[in-house]
Amino acid sequence: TGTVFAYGQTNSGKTYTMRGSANEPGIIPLAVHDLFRTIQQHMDREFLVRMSYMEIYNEEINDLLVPEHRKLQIHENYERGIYVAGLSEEIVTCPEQVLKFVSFGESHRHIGETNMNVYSSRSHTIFRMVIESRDKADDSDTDSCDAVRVSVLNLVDLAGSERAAKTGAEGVRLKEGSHINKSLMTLGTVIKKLSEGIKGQGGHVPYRDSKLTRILQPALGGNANTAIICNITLAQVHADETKSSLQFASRALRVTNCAEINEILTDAALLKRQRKEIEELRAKLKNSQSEHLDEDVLHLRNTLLQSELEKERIALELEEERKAKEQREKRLLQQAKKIENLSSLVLNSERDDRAIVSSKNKRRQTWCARPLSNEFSVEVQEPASEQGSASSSVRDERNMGMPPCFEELMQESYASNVEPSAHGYSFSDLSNEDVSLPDAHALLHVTSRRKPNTMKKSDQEQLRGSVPELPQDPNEQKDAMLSQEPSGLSARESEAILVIKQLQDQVNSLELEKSLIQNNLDDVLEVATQQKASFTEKYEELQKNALALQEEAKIAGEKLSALATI
Ligand SMILES: Nc1ncnc2c1ncn2[C@@H]1O[C@H](COP(=O)(O)OP(=O)(O)OP(=O)(O)O)[C@@H](O)[C@H]1O
Repeated sequence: TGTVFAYGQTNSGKTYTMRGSANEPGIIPLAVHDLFRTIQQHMDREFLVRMSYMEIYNEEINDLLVPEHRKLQIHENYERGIYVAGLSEEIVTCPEQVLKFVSFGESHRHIGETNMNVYSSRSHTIFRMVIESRDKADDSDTDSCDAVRVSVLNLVDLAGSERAAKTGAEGVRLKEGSHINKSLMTLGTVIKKLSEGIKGQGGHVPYRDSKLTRILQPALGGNANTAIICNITLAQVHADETKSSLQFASRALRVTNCAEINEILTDAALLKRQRKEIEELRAKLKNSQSEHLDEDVLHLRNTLLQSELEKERIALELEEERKAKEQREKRLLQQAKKIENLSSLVLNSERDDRAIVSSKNKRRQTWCARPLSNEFSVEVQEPASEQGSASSSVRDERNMGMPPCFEELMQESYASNVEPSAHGYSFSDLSNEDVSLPDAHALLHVTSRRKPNTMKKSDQEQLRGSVPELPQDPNEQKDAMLSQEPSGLSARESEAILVIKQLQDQVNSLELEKSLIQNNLDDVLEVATQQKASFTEKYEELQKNALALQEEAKIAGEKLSALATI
């Protein structure tokens, strides 16, 4: 529904606004032409246009198209809403026809002469057009709908809103004025209440207090688009009226309407529409089902694929870590072996030195390079058992890396230090003599020049191979050894100690690295376990959702089939 009011004091141009002139058409001719132009544009629909024209004069409703129809009553029912019973409605097909009826109606309108306007409108007129339309398509077309859309256009020319005294009205004019003012007063009250939101709060709006507000009830705060044109005169004498008109307009601005499309549905049309809705819903459901299921399956597949890939990646990482760990352990074992070997070498070397010192002592006391005689005797200072055990243990240890033959050493010692020719002495002679021979270990000092050769070639290579970190420059090596070693150690010992230290450092760093990698491995394992758990959880959740969706789809399908049966 659309409604246009022309509101204002007398002689302000309301009638002119609504009707206009031949050169300057007003709202009524403009709206009529526009309506028929729109109808022509909608070829897919068929239209039925009806018009009526009435006036409210002294709170009486008169039919302007059939002047005999006077004092018509207002009724209201569910189907038609508020309507004027007995009001004639002319079916019109073109603008000219409408305007002709309007002119006819105007000629029967109540006008009177006032001080202000010779042809003053003494009544409110309501020009109404009812437009019904529906789709042109035939019954076999399932896309069409039989619903009839009903639109109403009210164009209202109100009587002057001025106070009676100003117009100089008296007698009949005065009575007219009071009635006119009653309708306009009620209109003002209704607009005021609506603007204050009384209707929204469930308050009373006095539509029934006047014929005008009762007929136009849907246009005032109801199902309509409403425009109020407020006409004013600029003359200083009408300042109060102008102010009052503007106040009315200001209040009207705050009224909110809610326009809806009005449709009349027959049973057949209703059934057809519902069937159509069912079809639409069914198609939508089918689409949404298949779309959702496809999406879900795709999503699940993706998730599975991702989790599989992740699992493979983690397995690869674990395998690599395991291999690296094995290699490290292998290296550690090798290093430990080397350290063990080197340690044994150092121990041998130390014991050799001790033995040398011991033998030196003995030589000083018990054996010297002097002519041997049969009375030659040797005083053994240390207990023989101790010496013997020391000798044997040293010999045993020496056998691990340095295997010089005792007999050889003996022979060499005597060959180099004892001159048999000078002393008339030979080993064979001595063997049968009752003399105390020096301890075998004590003789080692005699063969000290052979010591470097006593180390196995393989041991030497091993030692060389295990000291790659030593400074290449001999001076540097020497310096490094001197700075780290206690004085009194041989170069080989210092070297070995240095290597051991370096190897121990390496072992320590490798141990550290190992523990770090172990930690990393633990972390990776933990993350992998967590991810696996979350993936499993997600997978289960998605499966649940898919089941729920299937259940919903099933229920919806059942509902639809039930609806279709109905
Ligand atoms: N815009 C306009 N252009 C030319 N003439 C106008 C215009 N507006 C009003 N008039 C003239 O002013 C006079 C009064 O206008 P009109 O009858 O429309 O006033 P009204 O508000 O309807 O008065 P009433 O309430 O007494 O009927 C008329 O003679 C009309 O032709």
